[in-house]
Amino acid sequence: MSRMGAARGLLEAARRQAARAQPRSLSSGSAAVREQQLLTETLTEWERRLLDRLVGGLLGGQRACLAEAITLVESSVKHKKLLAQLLLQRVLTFQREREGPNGGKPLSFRVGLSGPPGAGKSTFIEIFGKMLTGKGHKVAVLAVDPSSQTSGGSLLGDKTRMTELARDMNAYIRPSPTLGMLGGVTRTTNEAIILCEGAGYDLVLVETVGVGQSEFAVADMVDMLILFIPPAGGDELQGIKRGIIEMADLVVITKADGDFLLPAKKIQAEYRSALRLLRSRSKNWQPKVVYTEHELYMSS
Ligand SMILES: Nc1nc2c(ncn2[C@@H]2O[C@H](COP(=O)(O)OP(=O)(O)OP(=O)(O)O)[C@@H](O)[C@H]2O)c(=O)[nH]1
Repeated sequence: MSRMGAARGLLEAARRQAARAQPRSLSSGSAAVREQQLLTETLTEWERRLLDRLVGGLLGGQRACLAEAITLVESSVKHKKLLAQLLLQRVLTFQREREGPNGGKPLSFRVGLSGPPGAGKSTFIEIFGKMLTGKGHKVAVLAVDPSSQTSGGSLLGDKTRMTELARDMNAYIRPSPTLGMLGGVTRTTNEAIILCEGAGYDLVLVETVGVGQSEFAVADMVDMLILFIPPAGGDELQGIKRGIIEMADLVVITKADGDFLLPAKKIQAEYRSALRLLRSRSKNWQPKVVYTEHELYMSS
């Protein structure tokens, strides 16, 4: 299957997966609203103005405000945490109103993309993201890299690899620094997703590097999980945690071009048989195994 073919399959999968319920809110109900009012009263005038500016700008789709808001939710400073909590509550309240006419169903779709370093995730996201913005979608990419403790994320790497998408006004790319903590993946990534949705991004792509438990945390936050497997290097199934294969809705064997085509087809067959042995998690969707190639590397 070509890369564009895989992308079309993904959209089809997206429609089928729409029924899958995922936790999307922090807390709700009138008690939360009352708590929100009480907490707002404790803010200084300056903080209140900052909150109003961020909420207004973010809901208006301003990327600078979205970036500032994500930085705020990532902060571990105590008074900023309070501001972040209020910001999230206001964004969620607004989202619920927006979802009302849609029968309360989410207006966005979340896709997790996991795989070992160098599997081809960024290359895929660049092409897939451009295809989506070309169809009128707004695409947010959150890059979670729990391995990069000192650099605080893969911002530079991802921005330089996704050059076209980074320039696209309907796309937003942001690292989600987790400082090597699983709890960090869960909290800040989930909150960053909510903020992106509040800013009007209807497709949120969460990229994780497959170095451990982070994929499991991300799998719980998204509507669909794609596992990227490169064709090079021995018995692939041995190296990948069985658990994450069970979570995957789509397995993409990458780089199925040139000399990699035959190994990619072999791995595709292996994954197909492995998935056949697993019980399907959804009535609406049977996990698929596809392969992608890149025209740059294909022999003519
Ligand atoms: N032959 C071939 N190479 C590809 C393909 N897709 C990506 N690559 C190359 O594989 C390398 C890694 O690709 P990336 O997209 O950066 O991989 P990644 O999974 O995002 O890597 P990390 O961010 O390190 O986890 C790059 O040199 C790409 O040019 C493909 O379809 N075919």
